[in-house]
Amino acid sequence: MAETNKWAATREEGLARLADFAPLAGADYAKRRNFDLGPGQHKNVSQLSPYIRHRLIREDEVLLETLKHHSPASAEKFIQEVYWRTYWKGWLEMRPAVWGAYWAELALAWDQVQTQSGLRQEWEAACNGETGIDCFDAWAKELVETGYLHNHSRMWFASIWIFTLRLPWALGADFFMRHLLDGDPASNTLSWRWVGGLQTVGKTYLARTSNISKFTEGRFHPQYQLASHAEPLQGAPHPPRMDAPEGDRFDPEKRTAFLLHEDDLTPDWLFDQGLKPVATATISTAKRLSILQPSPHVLSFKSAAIDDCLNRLTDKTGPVTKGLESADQIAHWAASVGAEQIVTSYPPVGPVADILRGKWDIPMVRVLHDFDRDAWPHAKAGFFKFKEKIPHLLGNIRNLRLI
Ligand SMILES: Cc1cc2nc3c(=O)[nH]c(=O)nc-3n(C[C@H](O)[C@H](O)[C@H](O)COP(=O)(O)OP(=O)(O)OC[C@H]3O[C@@H](n4cnc5c(N)ncnc54)[C@H](O)[C@@H]3O)c2cc1C
Repeated sequence: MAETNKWAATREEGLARLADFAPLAGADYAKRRNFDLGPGQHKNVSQLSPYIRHRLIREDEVLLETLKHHSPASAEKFIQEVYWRTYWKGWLEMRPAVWGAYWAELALAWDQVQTQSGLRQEWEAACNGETGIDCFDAWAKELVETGYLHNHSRMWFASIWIFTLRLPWALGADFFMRHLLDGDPASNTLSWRWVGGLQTVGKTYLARTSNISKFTEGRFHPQYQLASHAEPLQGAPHPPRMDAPEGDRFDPEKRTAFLLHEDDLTPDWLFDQGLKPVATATISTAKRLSILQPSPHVLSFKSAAIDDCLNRLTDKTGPVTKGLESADQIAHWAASVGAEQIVTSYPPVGPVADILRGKWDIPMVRVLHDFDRDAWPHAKAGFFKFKEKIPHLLGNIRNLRLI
């Protein structure tokens, strides 16, 4: 079985993985989570990210399942990691210009790759895992073959890409988006920025031989191969912070077209609020994930995950139109079904939100889940401050039973 085939893109698989992992999310996770033991050996982390990223399972479900087995104190580390995704999403939501700036930087770097043959060769060698740095080459190949990389290896990889190979960071972030099954606009862009010293301004992450050797249990020991210094990248200051979004409300009495997308593939909560669409369409982001064609396993994971959601919603969706790629196509489809409103789960900053940006003749109603509305406004500054709110946020999940 190919490595990527083991990621069945269904909610059932996500829930099964969650049930298996939740008992291990306490002290075991805290002690062992930083060890990367290689492809097929990532048992000390959950590998839930492709499911959570597409909301085949939601963060609050992961947290509640974890709390069935552990106290908040004993699963503190795992709970914090789950909230890192939420934090990054909230942070970017309040500074969407950073996403636009990433694409501008990527376009510039791509232009350089096309016009500078030296850079092109170095970029190709990095993407193909042919740099001669064993650990880096192994991670590049693991990512391309499996669609997954352990968190610690993502950090080392990004650091070596930026500080040892001296390649433009945006091309590295794009390489990840092209191959990661969990490729996520906020977690990916902001983590790469963090490694390069753009996110926590002036603070970089330097991959060190001793650290790599320890946490790969001696599989790699890249002595004298890595940069010994990580000078922060230069970038624009953070844009002014906007308010976190509140989301819209839909009118259950109006004739409704429902737009399903990869940022929320468990939209049952909208149907619980009285959503009764006359028709449903799905969005394809295939042309907006990367500057190049995304890998086949990323595309097939996304399309299978959307199909899984449609199967679960049978009888509720009305006729389904698949794979709309632009605002024009969506507007045309909504008009053709006589919609008075288009309802969708609020798309966080990223490709879906990009497609839906702008003015709509038929109102576009973006409904925000309570989990996000509750948490995102706290992502005002660094994660340290956000972390202090976690007990309060967890209490809200338990009280509201946001499922
Ligand atoms: C350079 C770089 C790029 C990254 N790009 C992505 C990306 O595109 N998509 C993505 O989902 N994550 C990204 N991450 C974050 C993190 O590496 C992955 O979420 C994590 O490795 C997923 O594996 P897991 O599910 O086994 O994690 P676990 O350790 O089991 O953690 C449980 C869950 O917590 C969340 N989580 C854990 N660590 C982080 C983190 N550092 N940031 C955000 N959420 C976290 C994820 O939802 C994860 O599924 C990136 C990190 C770095 C350093």
